Amino acid sequence: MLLNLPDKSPEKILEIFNEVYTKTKLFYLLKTAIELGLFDHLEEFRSVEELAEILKIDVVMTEYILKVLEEIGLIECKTKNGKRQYKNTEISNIFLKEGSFYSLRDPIHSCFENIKNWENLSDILKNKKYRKKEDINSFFPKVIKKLADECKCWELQKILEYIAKYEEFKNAKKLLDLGGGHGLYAIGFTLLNKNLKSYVFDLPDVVKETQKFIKKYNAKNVFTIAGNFYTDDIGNGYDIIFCSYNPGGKNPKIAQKVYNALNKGGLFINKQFFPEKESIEDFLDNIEWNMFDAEGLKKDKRKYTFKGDLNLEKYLDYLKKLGFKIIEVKDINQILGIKYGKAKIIIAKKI
Ligand SMILES: C[S@@+](CC[C@H](N)C(=O)[O-])C[C@H]1O[C@@H](n2cnc3c(N)ncnc32)[C@H](O)[C@@H]1O
Repeated sequence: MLLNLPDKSPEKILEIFNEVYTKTKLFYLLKTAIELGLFDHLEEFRSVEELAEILKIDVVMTEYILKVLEEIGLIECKTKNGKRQYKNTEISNIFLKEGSFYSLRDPIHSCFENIKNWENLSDILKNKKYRKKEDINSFFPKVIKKLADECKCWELQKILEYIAKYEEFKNAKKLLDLGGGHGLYAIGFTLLNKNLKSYVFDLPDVVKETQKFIKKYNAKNVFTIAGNFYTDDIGNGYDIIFCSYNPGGKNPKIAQKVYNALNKGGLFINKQFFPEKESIEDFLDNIEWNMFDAEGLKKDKRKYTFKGDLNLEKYLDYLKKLGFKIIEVKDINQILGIKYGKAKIIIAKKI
């Protein structure tokens, strides 16, 4: 037996495990670096010893941590008097430093929270009681803070700039941001069109948070409407209705409400995740999506999908049937100019 080779070599198995183990180590290294505040101390060049002293951490492992961070482009290195010194690269200064306007630390921190569920995957799989239970009134106020931090780092500005080119937007007087959450889109729209009044429609506990953002950005023409878009009136007389990543964005009943609330000639701008061909990342995200229950949300089995949602083709057909003319359907990556996600933006005109 000992001298017999197995029918297949172990190469594939070892490759899979080595690859994921290396990535997992990297994940925990980054988690630790962020939690220690390492990037907050590397605005200027520092030696390994200096940094280890400041953070009160092991100098030998610090040296290797810095080498790893240099390899992945988060810090850079120079040699002074024969000694290596490190400092943040520009992207780390912008996105990883505490206090930066574009800090992504809170959104990244949510990965550190979510990874705990993966450590308990077998319990979650076997027993529903381990699944996190939320309700929409506690869940969304947390979600929108993370989304505000994320979108203001690129997506928000790019989307606003893209929509601002439309004549309908330039002439608009009244805009609804349906499920607008933080309201940063609504706020941004009023900065681009001084004659515009924006209304953020969202759940009562969420609009309390929206109002904080309105105050923070000193927005004058942005107002909130508290309600549930499935059951409540969303108002009317809008020139633009904007929808971004909200659970009603693929739902025909909400599309009908939007149609009724828009003025003739008005635009429905809908940015949503429309799952098409799924990859391994999507399958993993779908597992994570199924790890929690949220009372008040009729979740479907695929991430960011809800019971009653239509796929892109059926949704577009439905909009046409309602009386919309589809002006464009664009992959969000094309607008953002970076590889970002699988969302599409639909621009439809009420004719
Ligand atoms: C994923 S967040 C998107 C927030 C923001 N539009 C953006 O793109 O960053 C979904 C938003 O829809 C809101 N929402 C969910 N269900 C809702 C409902 N039934 N009525 C009103 N708003 C709802 C949430 O409170 C949340 O603000």
